[in-house]
Amino acid sequence: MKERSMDGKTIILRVEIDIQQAQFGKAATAIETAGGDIIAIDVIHTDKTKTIRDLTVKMTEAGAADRISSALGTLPGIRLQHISDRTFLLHLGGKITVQPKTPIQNRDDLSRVYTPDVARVCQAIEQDPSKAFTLTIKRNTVAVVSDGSAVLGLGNIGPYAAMPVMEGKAMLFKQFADVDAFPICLDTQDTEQIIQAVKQLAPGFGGINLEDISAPRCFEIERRLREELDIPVFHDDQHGTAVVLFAAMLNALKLTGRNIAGTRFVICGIGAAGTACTKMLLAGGAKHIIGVDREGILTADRHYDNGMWQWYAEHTNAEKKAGHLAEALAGADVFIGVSAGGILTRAHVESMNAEPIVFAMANPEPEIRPELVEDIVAVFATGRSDYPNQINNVLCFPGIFRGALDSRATTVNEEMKLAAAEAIASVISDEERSPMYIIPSVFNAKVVEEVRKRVIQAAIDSGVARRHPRE
Ligand SMILES: NC(=O)c1ccc[n+]([C@@H]2O[C@H](COP(=O)([O-])OP(=O)(O)OC[C@H]3O[C@@H](n4cnc5c(N)ncnc54)[C@H](O)[C@@H]3O)[C@@H](O)[C@H]2O)c1
Ligand SMILES: O=C(O)C[C@H](O)C(=O)O
Ligand SMILES: [Mg+2]
Repeated sequence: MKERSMDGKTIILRVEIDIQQAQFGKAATAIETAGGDIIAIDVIHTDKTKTIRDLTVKMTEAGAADRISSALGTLPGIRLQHISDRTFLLHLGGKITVQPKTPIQNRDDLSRVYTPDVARVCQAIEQDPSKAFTLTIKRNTVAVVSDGSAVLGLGNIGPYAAMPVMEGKAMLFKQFADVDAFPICLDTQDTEQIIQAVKQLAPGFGGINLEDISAPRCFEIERRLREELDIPVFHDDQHGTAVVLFAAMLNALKLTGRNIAGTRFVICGIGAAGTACTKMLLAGGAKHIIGVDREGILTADRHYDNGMWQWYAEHTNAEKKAGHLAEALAGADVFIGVSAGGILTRAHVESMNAEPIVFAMANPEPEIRPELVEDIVAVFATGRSDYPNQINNVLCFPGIFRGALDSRATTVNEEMKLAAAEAIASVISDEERSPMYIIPSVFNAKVVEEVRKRVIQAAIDSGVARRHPRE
């Protein structure tokens, strides 16, 4: 896993080379020496005096971009016109678009999709609102709603800065499950205003995916919306994460020969994700869970103003351990991080029981990088796509919404979540399971199909399906 410590980013350098004074080879050598791998070359312009090329360069060491830039600056006859980051290029103008399903080519088409004929469709829905599911985008459309208050592990970066993540979620919905999702970032962090805004925009949507709304407000917002809306409301950071974590944990426990009841879990970061992961583990039979947040171990010996922490302290840490992360981890079997990047040390992991399981799931920077402990852990997972074992809610939300929309479920309940977790875990067979493969890849087509199937069945069995899809 050595190359994992490298920067791994790709940049595009536009380089102008004076043909009389310099050769391309000089620029290439300077780039490689400064820590860059040239992976593509595009000639943009050539004439008798100069050539302009775009060099796509993968950076193999941290800080390479700066070193490359200064190295090229010292070469006579070579001028670096600009550097662009491919990730930023991919975001120019946003990542998604809305497209009509049929072209409007003449007056006849126009009068059908729009006025006057559209009026008849409106009246049909007025008379029977359930027709909104058949005659509008509602049946296949999900709102991805955030207030920008807990975006990845970046914290409260606000609604504008949250948009790229929500656009990304919309892309994932479409690509993996053909769900049309729309990013909505609200310019308020007031619980009541968020609830009202989501209720007001609900008519056009078949489901609401709440995203990156910080705890504890996310609990109240989700509870109220679930009560007050008749479409599924699902807080992805809570339940999506818990479902995927549980699936991966089933496989990690099997691999290390542990049973859930005897396993000692430490969960760091008792926010939206940490709380939901804990609840799912408790429901799955875990008996020894200790929660740690910034102020230390949550214990029933203390009183917490945060109602969820109070609940948490009363339902975990039966031994009433006190202290911080170090005290919690001594003698633990499993570390689950849904807190912040870089907070776990090798010494912490060394203090755990033999064959420790470490799931460092903070994004974008995990609690600890695998290369720091890979020689002493039995199973390691992160939330990122550039390491093995990506425990990320993207394995859950496309398939669970596909199943909920197809069965026109009124809600996503515990039965559907458990079915989704079992579906994800089941994609890996006993023969395939290994420390590097406890959770399927998001690109494994079986994931969405399996989750969808089992979620539909669970919705039907638990009585929340309004439609029984045929296949
Ligand atoms: N891999 C995944 O699929 C996935 C899914 C959801 C969330 N996450 C990640 O988990 C983290 C938390 O997300 P969330 O939505 O629950 O956010 P949140 O804001 O609801 O909760 C984060 C919690 O972590 C605590 N915390 C922060 N720094 C800490 C520290 N140094 N020590 C102990 N506790 C600390 C905060 O006090 C808070 O209670 C983020 O990094 C997010 O990217 C990953
Ligand atoms: O967005 C992700 O990659 C996962 C998760 O929803 C997060 O907030 O980190
Ligand atoms: Mg999230």
